[in-house]
Amino acid sequence: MSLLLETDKLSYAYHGSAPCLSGASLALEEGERVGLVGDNGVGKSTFLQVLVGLYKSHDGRITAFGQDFVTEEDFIQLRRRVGLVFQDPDDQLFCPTVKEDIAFGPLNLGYSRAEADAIVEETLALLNLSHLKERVTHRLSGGQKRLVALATVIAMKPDILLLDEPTNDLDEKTRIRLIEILLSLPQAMIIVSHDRAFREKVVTRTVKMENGQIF
Ligand SMILES: Nc1ncnc2c1ncn2[C@@H]1O[C@H](COP(=O)(O)OP(=O)(O)OP(=O)(O)O)[C@@H](O)[C@H]1O
Repeated sequence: MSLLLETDKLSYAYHGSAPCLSGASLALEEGERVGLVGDNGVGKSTFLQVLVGLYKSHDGRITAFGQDFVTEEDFIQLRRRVGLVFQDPDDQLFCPTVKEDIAFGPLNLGYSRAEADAIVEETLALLNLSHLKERVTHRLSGGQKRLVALATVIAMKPDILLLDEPTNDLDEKTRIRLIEILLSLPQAMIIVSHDRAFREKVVTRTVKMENGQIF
């Protein structure tokens, strides 16, 4: 296995708050699906967002695909290859319809309209969501939004997936389908999840966040 991504001693404190990351280090190898656990509010979502540069680490180093990521331009490039599915789908979905939301990423990456439309069809089929294609995004149910948010990230064909509580709001049938999908995808993943039964089926190892560090 080869090393895909590494964070070395990342630190982050929200303005006026105590640090929630203080020396968070994690390595992700090709083919791994790492489960990240820890108490509520310990900093797991923050870690994922710092990792893709949405918040800037006060310290430490982020290396991926053999390169260091430092500047905002670096992180724009990183986010093309590392797809983050937010805990709250409303943070991810902003277009009027499902098909536009899924096409947005591929169009932004430079695919033609026809190519983006083909990616929309293929991604919806993969996730069993073809029936939602023409739907108004903000009127979807919580579980449907969560799957469409995942679709918007998968459509960008990232090398790494970061998933934040992907089973929230899913019914049992959809949860099982999600497990099958994740197991069939080639990408390495970091998955934040409190859902133990889900983790047992999907992750290849589990790490724990505590006191701002990852063990
Ligand atoms: N934008 C923000 N501004 C200020 N504080 C924030 C912000 N976002 C999160 N926090 C705080 O930072 C800490 C870490 O939050 P974070 O969401 O990363 O935790 P988490 O481990 O993902 O929690 P959970 O398991 O409940 O999802 C919490 O105390 C939270 O209240």
